[in-house]
Amino acid sequence: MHMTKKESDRMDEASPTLVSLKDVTKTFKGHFWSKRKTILSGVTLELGEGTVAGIIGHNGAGKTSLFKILTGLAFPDKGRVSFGEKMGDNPRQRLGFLPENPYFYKYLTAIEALSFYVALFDGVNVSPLELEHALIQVGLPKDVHAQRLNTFSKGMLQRFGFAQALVNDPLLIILDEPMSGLDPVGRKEIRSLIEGLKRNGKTIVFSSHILDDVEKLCDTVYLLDGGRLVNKIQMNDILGKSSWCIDYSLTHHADDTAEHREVVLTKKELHLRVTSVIQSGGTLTNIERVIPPLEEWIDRRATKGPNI
Ligand SMILES: Nc1ncnc2c1ncn2[C@@H]1O[C@H](COP(=O)(O)OP(=O)(O)OP(=O)(O)O)[C@@H](O)[C@H]1O
Repeated sequence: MHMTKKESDRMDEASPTLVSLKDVTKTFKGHFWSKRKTILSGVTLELGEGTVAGIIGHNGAGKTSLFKILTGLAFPDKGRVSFGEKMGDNPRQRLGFLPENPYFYKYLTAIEALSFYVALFDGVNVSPLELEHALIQVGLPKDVHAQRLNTFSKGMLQRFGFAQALVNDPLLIILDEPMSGLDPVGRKEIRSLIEGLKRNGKTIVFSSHILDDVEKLCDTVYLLDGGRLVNKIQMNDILGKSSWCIDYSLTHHADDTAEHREVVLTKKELHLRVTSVIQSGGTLTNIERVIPPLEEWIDRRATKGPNI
C-alpha cells in the first residue's frame, strides 16, 4: 500500500536532517581572459536520516560538483554545508564516496587496495575477515580477492569502488553514477545493496541517468539544470497519484493511420485530450489508469519552471 502525502510528509518530519546545503554557489575561473563560470547557483537541499535521494540532470548540470562540495573535496564560493549531530565532529570520517571515474592503484590486489583505503581513516579498524566480507557484500567472490585490480573488468572495478565507499561503515553514502558500467544483473545487485543500506538506516544520495533505477530506489528526486535545482519530486507523491494512459489511432491520409500513446496527469487533461482525439476523427483504443513514469512527471513539472 502506498503512503498518502500526509503520511510521507510526516515521515520527512520524522527523519532528522543528516546534511544540508544552504544557498550553495560555486564558480570556476577558466583561462585568465575568460569570465568566471557559475557551476552551481543557490542550491538548497536537505537529506534526512535513512532516506535515499537521487540527483538527476543532463551532462554538465553540476551533479559531480555538488557531490564534491558535499564531501569537502571542493568549497562553495557562497552558502554552506551543515551536518547533523549524528555525523559527529569530523563528518568526513562518517561519509563514503564513490566517484564517477575512480582511480585505483591497479597493481594492488583487491584485498590490499581495500586495506589501503581503510588505513586512510583515523580510528577505523577492520579485521581481515571484515575486509573479505566487505568485498563479498558488493558481489566480489573470494576467488578474486587476491587478484590485481588491473585484471578486473569495468563492472568488477565498480563493485570494488562500492566496497571502498562502504569500508568505514559510513552514515552518509554519496555515489556518483553507481550503476554506470554495470550490466542489468549487476545493476539489480547494486540496487539491492542500496536497498539493504537504506534498511540499515544509512542515508544515500546518488546521481544517475537511468531513471528506472532512480524511480525504484529514491524517496526524493532532485532535478539539476544548469547548476540550479529546478525540481524536487517526492516519489510518494507520484506513486500515490495515478494518471491515465490513452491509446488512440488517427488517420492522416487514406493509407496512413498512426497509433499513438499519451500519458496525462489530470482528469481535466484526460477530458481535453479525449475530446480533441474524437473531434479529429480519431479512434480511442484504450484508456487505463497508470502510475505516471518519472520521466513524464519531470517533463511536465520542469516546463512549469523552478518550483522548489
Ligand atoms: N575544475 C573545474 N574547472 C572548470 N570547470 C569545471 C570544473 N569542474 C567542473 N567544471 C564544469 O562544471 C560544469 C558541471 O560539471 P559536473 O561535472 O559537475 O557536471 P555533471 O552533472 O556531473 O556532468 P556528467 O553527467 O557529465 O557527469 C561543467 O560545465 C564542467 O565543465
